[in-house]
Amino acid sequence: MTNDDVLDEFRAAGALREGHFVLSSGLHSPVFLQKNLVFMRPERCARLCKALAEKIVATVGQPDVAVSPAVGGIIPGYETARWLNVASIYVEREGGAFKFRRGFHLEPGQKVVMVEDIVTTGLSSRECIAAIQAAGGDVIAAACIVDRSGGKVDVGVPLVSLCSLEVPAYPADALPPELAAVPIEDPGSRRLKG
Ligand SMILES: O=P(O)(O)OC[C@H]1O[C@H](OP(=O)(O)OP(=O)(O)O)[C@H](O)[C@@H]1O
Ligand SMILES: O=C(O)c1cc(=O)[nH]c(=O)[nH]1
Ligand SMILES: [Mg+2]
Repeated sequence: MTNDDVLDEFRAAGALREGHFVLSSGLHSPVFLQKNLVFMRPERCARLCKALAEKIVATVGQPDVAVSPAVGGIIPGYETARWLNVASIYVEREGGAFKFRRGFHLEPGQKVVMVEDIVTTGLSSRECIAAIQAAGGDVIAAACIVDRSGGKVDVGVPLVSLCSLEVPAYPADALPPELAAVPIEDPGSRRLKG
């Protein structure tokens, strides 16, 4: 799948949004990929994750298990694992840090692919990878549907992205005037309380 094929799936789902968004990282952006509108369609999610699974195997070989960071990573992680024919488990935040819960665990040295939905700063990916390594996993790659950094982020392991975009994102105190003039939407969940 090309970048354009992936973006066509987002466009067809009405998931390529323009406006003024505050991302999970706190950065502001004129573009938001509302991936939930893509993943809510099993056939759309399957097309993307099949292609991601093939790219993972072609790049780093076959993993033993897929691990995703909740919440956004769970659906693409599960679907990618289905095409890889491996188990899919996830970490979730407990007191702010990613933890394995619900009986999920890794065997020592298991080859893990960390599957994210969207990568912007890579913070969520790095935190998830750290949790996997602390649990004894060997993270052979990170993977995501869309890398908004255009390949610039370093998550400490090879990053396999199905689509690589360079989308502008600005700190709150450095907004271009045309973006500052647009009312803010805050669609992410990392900073939600209660
Ligand atoms: O590369 P980053 O700067 O970390 O941004 C991308 C992360 O932000 C979103 O998750 P979010 O924190 O909104 O939480 P959620 O997955 O629980 O919705 C998305 O699912 C990625 O995990
Ligand atoms: O950086 C994010 O939080 C983010 C960006 C984006 O385009 N889509 C998303 O779901 N999260
Ligand atoms: Mg997330």
